[in-house]
Amino acid sequence: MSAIEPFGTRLRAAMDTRGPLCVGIDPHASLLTAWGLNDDVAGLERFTHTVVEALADRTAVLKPQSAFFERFGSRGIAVLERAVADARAAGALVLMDAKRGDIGSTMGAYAAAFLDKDSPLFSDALTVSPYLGFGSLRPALDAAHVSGAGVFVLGLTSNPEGAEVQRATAADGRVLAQVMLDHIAAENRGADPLGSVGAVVGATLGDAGVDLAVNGPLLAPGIGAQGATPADLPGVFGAALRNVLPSVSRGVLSHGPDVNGLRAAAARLADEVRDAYGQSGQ
Ligand SMILES: O=c1ccn([C@@H]2O[C@H](COP(=O)(O)O)[C@@H](O)[C@H]2O)c(=O)[nH]1
Repeated sequence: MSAIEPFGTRLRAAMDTRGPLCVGIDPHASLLTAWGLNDDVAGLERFTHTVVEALADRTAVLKPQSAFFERFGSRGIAVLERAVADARAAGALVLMDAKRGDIGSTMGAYAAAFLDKDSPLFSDALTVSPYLGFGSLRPALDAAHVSGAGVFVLGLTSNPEGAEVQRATAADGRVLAQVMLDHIAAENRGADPLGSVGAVVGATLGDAGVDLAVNGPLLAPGIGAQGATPADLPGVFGAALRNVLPSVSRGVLSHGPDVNGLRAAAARLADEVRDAYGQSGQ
């Protein structure tokens, strides 16, 4: 049996062939209602199945937001498990947005849940928070390495409140987010074509103002409902643009429940992203 390729390699290929776009699966109660569905497990299941059916065979990455499934308890988790399996079977990479972060021993259990090949929730990558110390993420980084998965570490998040923590000055004078980005760069050193440890850097930031040369993917949420547009990406990411994976949830999901509406919205955004990258010469 051949070993699975590292996440960074698989993501590079997916972005090059399908286009650099991540679509979030965020079943907000308000979206279920807008789609004519009940805010219950049946509505959650229909919504999720429709998004996967519409996009998993053409979008590089689908990013289920775990919180919207967890709110329905075990039956919501069952819908999430099915979505992960179906999306992966249709060729999308699945990034589980669960933003886990804890002391190392507990981090090991989160890693077992999402990054162990034999887990029902095994995903191609997982979002994690480094703000208990980057070293506390070691069990997740090690588990991802073993299973060929990826980890996206929160760097500079898209919400305005994040700056209070992430732009604070660390003991050595660096901005805290830069400390995390430097750790990520160290994890990815020597990886080719792309490391498997990514950073989350909001598309809403205007100018990131940090060194983004981490040799790994840069997940850029905030496009659409949070106000950023693909045209903002060159200004935020500069020379790192080629490794940027823009992420959109409500900006696509609000075009459902029609499968073609979802596909058209995602395709429009992918075109806008390509234009933005092209104009910046990336
Ligand atoms: O900095 C971050 C990190 C993660 N997110 C997540 O992305 C989506 C955004 O949804 P939109 O509807 O496109 O606003 C959501 O799941 C967040 O939890 C983020 O927004 N910012």
